[in-house]
Order: sequence, then structure tokens, then C-alpha cells
Amino acid sequence: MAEDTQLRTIRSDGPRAVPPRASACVVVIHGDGLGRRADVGMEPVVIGRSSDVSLYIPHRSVSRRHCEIRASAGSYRVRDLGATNPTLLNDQPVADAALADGDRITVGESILKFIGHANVEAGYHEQIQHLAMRDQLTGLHGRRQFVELAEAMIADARQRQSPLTLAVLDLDGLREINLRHGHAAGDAALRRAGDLVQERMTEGDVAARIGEDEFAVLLSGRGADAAGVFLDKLRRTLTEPLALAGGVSLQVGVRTALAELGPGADSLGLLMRRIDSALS
Ligand SMILES: Nc1nc2c(ncn2[C@@H]2O[C@H](COP(=O)(O)OP(=O)(O)OP(=O)(O)O)[C@@H](O)[C@H]2O)c(=O)[nH]1
Repeated sequence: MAEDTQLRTIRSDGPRAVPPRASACVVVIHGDGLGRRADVGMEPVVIGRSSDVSLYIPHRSVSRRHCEIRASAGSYRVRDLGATNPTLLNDQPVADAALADGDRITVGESILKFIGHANVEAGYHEQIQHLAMRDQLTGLHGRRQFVELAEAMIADARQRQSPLTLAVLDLDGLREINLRHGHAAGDAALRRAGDLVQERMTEGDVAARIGEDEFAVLLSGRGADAAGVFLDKLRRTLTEPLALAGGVSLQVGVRTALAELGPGADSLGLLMRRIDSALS
């Protein structure tokens, strides 16, 4: 404390210049979908309740395809897509109108804010979203985000009748590792598990740390056989000794389970129930 008071205040020209971002963005600031955001790039951002839109708000006051935001000749526009509860722009019904930085767009019971690409707030929202949705240790999605993404993926796979399998890994002995070698060693074991999951998953898959020592991967387009191969390979690398500084070598155990989407297991809840009974 004393040291702090003796530190000289530096002269400063204020915050460093924030480079403008490549695109504007829209972020949910109130109601369902809070914190969710989307960049408005070349493709329009469609906002709605359908799982295949770019900004998904799972609330029944929101139409499946409610409105869209698009870049148009150097500016941005919002267009209502025939929503049951008309889209509002700064509290007024809107059919198609230009957007200005800071405009509020009401979609059902949620409110979104449009943030122009030169606004420092755009970067802030991106970082806050990352902090809120990601597991800070592994960089994977957290449980809440996983549930939302998984529900959308399951709805999509059912509609397209495409295979989908939930694979779960549960590390064994983390408590013991923490006790014997310290929390940093336990963190290293978790980080390695997260890295290996990320290395082995392919595009379209979603991975998350869903519990203290539990990881889930939703394998898109793959049935139980392919998921079994994926899990076996992961288990083999994960159970190899992990060498740490000071000559410490960790041996982590792993239990795995999988559940394929199908009759009797057609929701995330039912897939998780199968996983839980296989792991217990
Ligand atoms: N190092 C570290 N440890 C954690 C973290 N989160 C949870 N833990 C610890 O992980 C342990 C998880 O408990 P358990 O699931 O009973 O541990 P386990 O020994 O792996 O037992 P099982 O998974 O039931 O086989 C607890 O001791 C937690 O304190 C973390 O982020 N880092």
C-alpha cells in the first residue's frame, strides 16, 4: 500500500486510440438472449427464434425470422420480416430504415442496441461476451452457452434427419492431483483436456466444459460408431502421463460415455440422462 502511494503518476494523453472495427454489431441489452451479439458483415444478420438464424433469441414473443440488419452502401439498415410483434426502432414501428450508432431495436420482449464500427463499445461487448460465455481456464464454452448451442444443433439435426452424438469425458482423480501437487497441477490437467478436445473436434462440432472435471462434445453428422472412435482416441492421449516442471508427472484417469440422438433420446435432457446413467 505504502509503495503504491509513492509511485509517481505518469503523464498520459488518455486512452490509446481504439482502431475502428471491420464491422458494426448488434447486441442484446435486455430480455432473453442477454449479452448475445452478432457482427454485421457481408451477410445480413437475421434475428429470430428459429435455430438457424444468426442471432437466436429463444422467446415466444420473437418470430422465427423477426427482422434483419444489413450493411447497405456504407450504412446499415434494419428491416422487419413480417414479425407478429412488429420490430420497433427507438420505440417506433419500423418497416425498413437506416440505423445510427446507439439505436435501440425492440424484438418481442428483448431490446438490442446497434453499435457502429467506430464505437469503442463494440470491442467491450465482444470481450464481455467472451468472459461470460467461455470457461476461462480452457477457453471452451461454459455450460450455459453449451445448452443453448446444443438445443439449436439438436433441433437442426432432427429437422434434417442427420446423425448427432453427445460425447462426454469425466476426468478422474482431479481432487487427488490438487491435494498432492497443488491447484496449478490440476489446472494443467484440465487445460490439457480442453486443448485435446479442441484439437480433435471438427468443424460443426461444439465442445464445452460442462462441470468441474467434465467435458462435452456434440459431434455433428456423426453417429455412435464414429463418436466411439473419437472418444477412444481422446481417452488414449488423455491418459498418457503429463510431465510438469520439477519432474512431476501426472496420471489422469478418464471415464467416457456417449449418447446418439434418436427415438427415446431426442432432446438434450434425454441425451444427458443416458450419459449420466452410463457414467454412474
Ligand atoms: N485445479 C482445479 N481444480 C478444480 C477446478 N474446478 C474444480 N476443481 C476440483 O476438482 C475436483 C472435482 O471433484 P470430483 O469430481 O469429486 O474429483 P475427482 O477426484 O476427479 O472424482 P470423480 O470425478 O468423481 O472421479 C474438486 O476437488 C474441485 O475442487 C479447477 O478449475 N481447477
